[in-house]
Amino acid sequence: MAAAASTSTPSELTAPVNKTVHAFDKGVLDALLARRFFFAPAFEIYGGVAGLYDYGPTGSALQANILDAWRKHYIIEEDMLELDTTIMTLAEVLKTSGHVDKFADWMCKDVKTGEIFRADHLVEGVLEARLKGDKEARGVKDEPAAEEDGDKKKKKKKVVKSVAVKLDDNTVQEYEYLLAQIDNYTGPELGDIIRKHKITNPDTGNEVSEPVEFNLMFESNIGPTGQIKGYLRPETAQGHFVNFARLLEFNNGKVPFASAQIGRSFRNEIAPRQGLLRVREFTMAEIEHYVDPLDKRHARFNEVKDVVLTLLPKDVQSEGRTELTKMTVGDAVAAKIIDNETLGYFLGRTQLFLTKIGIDGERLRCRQHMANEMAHYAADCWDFEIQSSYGWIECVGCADRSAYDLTVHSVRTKQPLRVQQKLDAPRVVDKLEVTFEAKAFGMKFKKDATLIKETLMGMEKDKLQCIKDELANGSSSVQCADGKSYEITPDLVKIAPITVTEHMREFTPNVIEPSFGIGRILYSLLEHSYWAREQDKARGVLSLPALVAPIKCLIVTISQDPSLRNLIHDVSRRMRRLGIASRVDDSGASIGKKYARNDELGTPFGCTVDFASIQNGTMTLRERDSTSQLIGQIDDVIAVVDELVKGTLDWEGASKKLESYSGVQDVAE
Ligand SMILES: Nc1ncnc2c1ncn2[C@@H]1O[C@H](COP(=O)(O)OP(=O)(O)OP(=O)(O)O)[C@@H](O)[C@H]1O
Repeated sequence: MAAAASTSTPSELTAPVNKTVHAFDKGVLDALLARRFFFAPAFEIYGGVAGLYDYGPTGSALQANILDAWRKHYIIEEDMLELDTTIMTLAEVLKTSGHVDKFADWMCKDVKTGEIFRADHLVEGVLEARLKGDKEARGVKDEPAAEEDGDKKKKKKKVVKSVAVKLDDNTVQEYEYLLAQIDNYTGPELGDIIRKHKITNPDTGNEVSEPVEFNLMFESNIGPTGQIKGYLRPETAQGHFVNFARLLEFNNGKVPFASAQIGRSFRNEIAPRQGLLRVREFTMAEIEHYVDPLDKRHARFNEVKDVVLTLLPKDVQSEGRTELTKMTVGDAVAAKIIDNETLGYFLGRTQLFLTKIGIDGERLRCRQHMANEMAHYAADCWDFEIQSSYGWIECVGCADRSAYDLTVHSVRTKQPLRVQQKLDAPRVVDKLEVTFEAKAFGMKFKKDATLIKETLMGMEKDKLQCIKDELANGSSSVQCADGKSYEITPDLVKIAPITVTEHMREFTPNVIEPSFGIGRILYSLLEHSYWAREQDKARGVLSLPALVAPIKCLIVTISQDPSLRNLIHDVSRRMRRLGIASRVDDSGASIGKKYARNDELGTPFGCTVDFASIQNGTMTLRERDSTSQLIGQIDDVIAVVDELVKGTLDWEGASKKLESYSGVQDVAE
């Protein structure tokens, strides 16, 4: 079967087969998505609420198919332990994980109208608009070609209108540097940028206030007394960690293994303005892969080592540059650009998953987090960003979260969330033993004492050695999972060498977490799949792969004759029995119109019955992208559709198969 558009950019789309090239029109795509009820604003008849969307029949089926592909690609293929944990989450859990204190974005307000902005988005939008205006003033065209040859600048064509300015070269350089680093700034730094560059509300020109932190979680109470505080979860991950002990037992006490969960998450986004890309309720699919901190190799690494990724490493960004490098997973791990094999494995698998469901590989990149952007405990973190008319948007985050999550929950609950590994033979090891002056230590650090103790006790030998050396000079500091650093002195803590014979090894596993936002992937996929035929630009085609298309096969008749109508319902029944999502269109519309309607739904195949079907038992099969058609015996065509949908046959194979069955050739539409 013809492949989906593979090199399209936001401003230009290439049709899969019949080479139609035309300007990408987001308005036409939006109209299609509304007309075919992929999704719509929730509570629309009441005026709607920003950031809340309902999926219609087509959107729901597309989402279900993406999730089904996700389950097969990860959970089934990799034998992961699936979970379905509660959305309503105990406040204490999210306090321990750090969300209550830190799950916040920086917000500022128009000082006169009160309009709210997310500070980094405001800075980004205004600086991009100025750069765009400057380019226009200099007569430089903002060409898509720049993106094709690798210079993939962050662009938000559809949301950033240019402002008429002329900038000097230093200012242009400074803006480009700030934009490349935009995810790296703290609130006060964003405040400095706003003041220095006189950034105001683009609509009113009014000044905006200093950025303040806004926690993104929806708060609630559990039970009628309101005494138990809860939150709607902002991610599914905590549900995995609080069940770790059971999961480990289920896995016979061994790592590595992974848990996986698909479910709804909630974030009270400050200013949700990008359709499905930034919403307040969305479906996530998350994997937590638990691994020995001393051995982050992956048994199946060889299977992905040749997968080519498009990388935007942190060093490149910190120099204010944005050029991309194509590299295999194997080379990137060997060069230590990607921290370890397991993280590399999941980056490779995710590249395969996204392209399999129809995301254009040329509009997909892996951007590494910069130092400030990454949580302090994380060892390495990469985002899969997909380019759409909104620019490059993070759709999957892949982070090595070290032992942070299990450590903090273990300290808080006093449950040992650790792995005990029996050694093959006892071993004699030189270690550093940490002892505490219990009373003085407790008095100095009070409620934080346990966390500091656990951190020191769980520390690797070389880190402990550094602390020991520093203590010898008077004092040292311990960086803990709560993000704070605590000063310790030799009167409180002693570190001394000892030799022990070990029979068991005990450790807290590290967690590698790929986290997928399904709505963002779904919307990007719709943009990447969309194009229009030269002869009918007002109507689009969605070249969705059969794997995820909401309906796989349209069944129509050329006439309203009762015998033909009976036949299409019979064909439909037989397809349903095989599990093929098919749809009968027995309306009075012309065949062309019926096909056009289904091209808009992304239906990859169509079967037409006519009077020859009654006479010879044949049926015509049409392929959406090329519109090429084949004829075969009804049974044979159904069997071929089944294989096409399962992906065990392509269009060429279908053509050969039907030819060999019945000796028929392609027919023109
Ligand atoms: N408001 C949202 N609407 C839709 N999807 C979201 C939203 N927030 C996060 N996601 C999805 O969940 C995934 C994992 O969440 P994560 O916490 O890493 O996102 P994030 O870094 O907070 O995203 P952003 O920086 O865009 O706000 C993201 O890659 C994205 O696909």
